[in-house]
Amino acid sequence: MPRYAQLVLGPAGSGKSTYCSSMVKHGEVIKRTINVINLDPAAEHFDYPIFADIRELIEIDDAMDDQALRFGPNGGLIFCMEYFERNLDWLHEQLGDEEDDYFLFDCPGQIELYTHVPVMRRVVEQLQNWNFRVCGVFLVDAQFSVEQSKFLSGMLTALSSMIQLEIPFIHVLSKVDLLSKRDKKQLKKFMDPDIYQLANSELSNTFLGRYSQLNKAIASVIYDYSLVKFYALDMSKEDSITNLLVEIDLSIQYGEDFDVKEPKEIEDNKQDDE
Ligand SMILES: Nc1nc2c(ncn2[C@@H]2O[C@H](COP(=O)(O)OP(=O)(O)OP(=O)(O)O)[C@@H](O)[C@H]2O)c(=O)[nH]1
Ligand SMILES: [Mg+2]
Repeated sequence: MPRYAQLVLGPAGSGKSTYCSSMVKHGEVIKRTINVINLDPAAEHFDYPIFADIRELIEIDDAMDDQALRFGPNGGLIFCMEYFERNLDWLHEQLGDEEDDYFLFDCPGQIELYTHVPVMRRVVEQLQNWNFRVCGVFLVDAQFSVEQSKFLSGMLTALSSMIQLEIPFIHVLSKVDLLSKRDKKQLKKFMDPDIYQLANSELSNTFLGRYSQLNKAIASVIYDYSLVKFYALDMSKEDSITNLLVEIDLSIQYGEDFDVKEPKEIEDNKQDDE
């Protein structure tokens, strides 16, 4: 039987850790045990119970304080992740071997980890070897997505991670609860776009005409080939989390291999719960 994992990715501060803690709480409501593994060697505060923590293997200070290494925070993080990549046995041990387990990996916010450093790709390959079905949940702050050019640039970042990792991806616009009514409307336009309207919006003066054409071309590739799937997440609404989880479950075929329960079994389980 397979196990399931979401790699929670995205730029610094995009809401990855908050997303993990909301998913755990949502899991409690729908009676699904969702375990979170912290993969950020520099993380300090958690709102969710930590199932496993990379800092037990290596933490950022190990790389920065070491007199021979003397890394700064960014190089230090890459060093830690490469050390992690060489020690994936540690992760295997932490994951155990329970069937049907469901994990979230709360990843660091350094974008190069997903776009050109091979560590996350290796993690994905190993998880797949251990019979995990893995999807990427890529968060981008919706507040930085209400302009056409920023929206496209966020999409391209998600896309380059998707190409590197080769797993199903859900592109989540986070913190939608912070948007004004006007911005929500604008975002909706981008998510359900009329390509010509997109191309002719704010970048259509003569000086920026060429960029407008470029944006139009990029947008048409992304939309025409359905390369990136969007989801606007408002974590203040339970429905919004429920619907997102349905999308994610579909992408990893969660539950497809579960045994079909006889009505009597379901009744027995209900009585055990009470
Ligand atoms: N209003 C609102 N605030 C949010 C939401 N998600 C995250 N935040 C806030 O945004 C800030 C950053 O959120 P985090 O969850 O720490 O972001 P992160 O992506 O884990 O950050 P790094 O691990 O540093 O890359 C925190 O102050 C959160 O409280 C959201 O959906 N709505
Ligand atoms: Mg975080």
